[in-house]
Amino acid sequence: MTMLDEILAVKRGEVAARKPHSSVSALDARARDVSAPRGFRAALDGRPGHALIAEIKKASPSKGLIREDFDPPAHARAYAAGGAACLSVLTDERFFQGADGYLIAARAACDLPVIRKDFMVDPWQVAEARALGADAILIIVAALDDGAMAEIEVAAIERGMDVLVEVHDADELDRALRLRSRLIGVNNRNLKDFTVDFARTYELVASAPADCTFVAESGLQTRADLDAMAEHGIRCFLVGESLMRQPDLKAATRALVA
Ligand SMILES: O=C(O)c1ccccc1NCC(=O)[C@H](O)[C@H](O)COP(=O)(O)O
Repeated sequence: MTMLDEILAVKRGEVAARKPHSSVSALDARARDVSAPRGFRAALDGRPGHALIAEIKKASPSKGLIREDFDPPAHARAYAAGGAACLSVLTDERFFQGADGYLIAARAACDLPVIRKDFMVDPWQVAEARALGADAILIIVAALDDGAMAEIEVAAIERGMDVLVEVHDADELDRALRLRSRLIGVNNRNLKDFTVDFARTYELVASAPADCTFVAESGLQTRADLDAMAEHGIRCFLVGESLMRQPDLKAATRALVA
């Protein structure tokens, strides 16, 4: 069983336990009290130079605790001041020590669009994400069959949210391109053994249609990493751990994108 399989099994159990307590219509009613979706892809596409999705990530299954003085609203403000285009907030509790409240607090602290970084297994979670204020959700192609991906994507589009579709290889990219979203995350990290390989990302992007916005995800640490990606036509980046380990998040963000 891979780490992704383990996470998905736990997530299905959590969703089954939560669903009976909030109907989709109740969640949609709650969503009317949060501000309209901020354009996530538009913020990336509209940003000149390197466009950064800065991640608020307390811990991970591979690294354990990443940041002790964890303060999502302060981190959100620092990322925004440093020049990030968007935020990513991990909400999974069991494996990433995340929380729904972190997303609410981070979004309230700045004007940036926010993706709920979690493991979507059911369209119900999309309604829940919008009720929390999320502007975008993640679809991990390795986690879902084509029917489930399409249902989750439709639930997001109906609510005016963007969808980041995450792939790891050419087969997954083919499946991703059957969806409507053209915002494609290429995960540099192999979720089976956690190794990071940028070369695979370069190959995938080279073979893809021109109307896609690509986001390189995972294992990016330095400005040189981002510049190397840019030489292969990738100008959007999702960075978590390496930023979260820096004492001055504003300066660290600036160093990546300025
Ligand atoms: O971060 C992990 O170890 C991980 C393990 C299993 C599934 C997902 C995982 N990460 C989720 C992410 O997508 C990353 O947080 C994101 O790409 C940022 O990566 P990094 O910059 O390496 O923190």
